[in-house]
Amino acid sequence: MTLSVGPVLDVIAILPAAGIGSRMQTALPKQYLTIGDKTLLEHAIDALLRQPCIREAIVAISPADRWYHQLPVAADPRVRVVTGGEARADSVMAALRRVCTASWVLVHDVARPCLYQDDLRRLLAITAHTEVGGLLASPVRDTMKRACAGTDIIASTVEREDLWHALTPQLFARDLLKNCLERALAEGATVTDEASALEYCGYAPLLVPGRADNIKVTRPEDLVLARFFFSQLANTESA
Ligand SMILES: Nc1ccn([C@@H]2O[C@H](COP(=O)(O)OP(=O)(O)OP(=O)(O)O)[C@@H](O)[C@H]2O)c(=O)n1
Ligand SMILES: C[C@](O)(CO)[C@H](O)COP(=O)(O)O
Repeated sequence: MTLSVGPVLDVIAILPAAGIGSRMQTALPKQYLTIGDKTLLEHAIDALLRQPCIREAIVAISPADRWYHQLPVAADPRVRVVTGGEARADSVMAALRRVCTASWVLVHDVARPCLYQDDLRRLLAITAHTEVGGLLASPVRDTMKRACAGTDIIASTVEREDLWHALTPQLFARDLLKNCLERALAEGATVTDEASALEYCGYAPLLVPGRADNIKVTRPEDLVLARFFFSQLANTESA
């Protein structure tokens, strides 16, 4: 009896890691701060490469980066490095230009070290029923306020029904992401995540409910939280 298997999922990961982490107010770019014996960057890569369908990772680093090549991951044959750009979207674009095969591209911030495999599996599973892609996201819990431009004065309360925090990874069909990102950047659109480039081009990516502890280490207080969340993740996933 021949077992029929679905198309083999073929994903390349892109990790934009060319930022300086200015909001962290640390001398070291935040992606090189550590949790346990590894950097945030290594934890982010490790989580992705645990999935067999993610066969390669491309890390975009700053031209001024002097830390990446000191890491063991720099010798991993599954990981390539490219020079990032002025903004996150430029770094993603630089890596995308090096993706010649693979049907799907997954983009993950190296500043998010607490990615659970179950969240990643549920994101990857959308490829069975979408040709566009989607992203991990977490429903907003707090009441959201919009301030008058440039002030700390409330202008309005934002309806939080159907309001989500966009997280990463974000997973898209390779050519679609490349075409949309190229167009959005060329037309000067604001692109703070990959989904916004697709939305700019008229597509509607899927929101995949993800854990709220998949935080992006951005400000000093986030690192303590990430270390706690990572300890929980390590206990859960090694159990
Ligand atoms: N030119 C840039 C800017 C940011 N990033 C990456 O995009 C991710 C999310 O960006 P953010 O959290 O804003 O990182 P930084 O830009 O480093 O932080 P800051 O804005 O505080 O300087 C990070 O992994 C960062 O390294 C990048 O690859 N290229
Ligand atoms: C991609 C992202 O993490 C989704 O929330 C976010 O947009 C990154 O923003 P940043 O200012 O580049 O950290």
